[in-house]
Amino acid sequence: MISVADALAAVLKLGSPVDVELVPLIDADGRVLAQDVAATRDQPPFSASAMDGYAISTVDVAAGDTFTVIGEAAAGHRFDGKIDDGQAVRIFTGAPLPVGAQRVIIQEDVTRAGSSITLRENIDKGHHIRPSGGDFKVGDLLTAPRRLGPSDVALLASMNVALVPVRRRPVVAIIATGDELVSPGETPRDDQIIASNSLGLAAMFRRAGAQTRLLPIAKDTASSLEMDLSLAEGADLLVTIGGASVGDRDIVAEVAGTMGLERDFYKVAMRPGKPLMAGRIGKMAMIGLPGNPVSSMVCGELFIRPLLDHFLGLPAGPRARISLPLAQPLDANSQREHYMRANIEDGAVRAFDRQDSSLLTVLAQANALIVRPPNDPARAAGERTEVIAL
Ligand SMILES: Nc1nc2c(c(=O)[nH]1)N[C@H]1C(S)=C(S)[C@@H](COP(=O)(O)OP(=O)(O)OC[C@H]3O[C@@H](n4cnc5c(N)ncnc54)[C@H](O)[C@@H]3O)O[C@H]1N2
Ligand code: MOO
Repeated sequence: MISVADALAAVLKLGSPVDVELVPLIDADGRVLAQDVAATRDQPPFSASAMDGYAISTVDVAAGDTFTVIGEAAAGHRFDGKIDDGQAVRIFTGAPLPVGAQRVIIQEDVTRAGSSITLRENIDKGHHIRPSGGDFKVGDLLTAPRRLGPSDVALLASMNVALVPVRRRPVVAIIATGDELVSPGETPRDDQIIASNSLGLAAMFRRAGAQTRLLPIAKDTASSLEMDLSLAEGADLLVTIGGASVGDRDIVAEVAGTMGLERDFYKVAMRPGKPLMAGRIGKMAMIGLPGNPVSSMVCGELFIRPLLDHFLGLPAGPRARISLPLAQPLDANSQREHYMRANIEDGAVRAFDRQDSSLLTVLAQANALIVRPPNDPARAAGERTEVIAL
């Protein structure tokens, strides 16, 4: 059995960043920027008013000063003249500042009578001018790699970048194996259950930026699994679920071997997830997950999410850990690294009493995994432990 750290290092060698494609900005959210992108203009492209009011050509003013209103500037409608001493231009938020303007007086601070304005007492001290290029200048970069979110999409739009270079979504083929499995919505026999973690993993991978191909559930026969494995061809990553352990019907390693699997490792010193395997079939990375639902989801978090980051050209490594005090004591750990389903609440972390790797109700309530090193001694409440937030 190898350590979790060695297993992750081996997994990250199974793939390399995928190609770059251009997508319209409307489809860029959640995608990974693959190349630096430069602003094609300054923003704002002109000095602009930040408020509705009056632009004047002086900074020093006093209550009672009067100005003659000589025109109007609105967003999208520049005032073409120049402001001189004693003059004002009616101006609205976002309008280009007229030539000569030094300050905008907000309209609440003036009394207007016909084409004349008079400043009131105690006016707002601000000048209310947004300088040209104050947000960004032409050539300023949004740097890659970066997972794009809504704020980035808004920024790219403002930079007038309509097509964005992003990594193609890595394709992950998922094969659930087992005679006992049927898909959600089907009617199971009384000795069957519903395939669950294939769907959970697909959701996890999609969120991480992958495109998923959920292949038909494979029966526990070589021919059924062989057919599914052949359907996976062309994917960047093949993920199998179940059939990984030592039982007579655990045939994934054997069948994948006949299909050309070059295995890197089998069995990791961790709980849950011991019978994890990884390797390559031709150019395709392959990860064989244990069938227990929680084991497969935890392995997805620990190994496949970093691998997908790597495919997407993002920095990839172990999941970030934080240190938190334990809300209750823990027994000594065995020689396998233990990833305990837990909840972070009120600044402390509490492990669930039931840690069996079949319990999806527990996983669904968990917002964290406590990481126990191999042979970690018993721990008292209040001692600090390492935690991965889910
Ligand atoms: N004698 C031993 N038995 C087992 C060992 C061992 O070391 N010696 N390891 C145990 C560990 S740890 C795990 S984890 C499991 C993993 O076994 P497999 O990967 O072969 O998984 P299966 O036997 O196919 O399934 C285990 C369990 O999970 C259910 N399952 C499978 N796939 C799905 C799915 N897509 N959705 C929902 N549930 C699924 C399956 O019905 C079984 O109940 O082996 C232990 N045994
Ligand atoms: O290690 Mo298995 O993965 O107990 O559930």
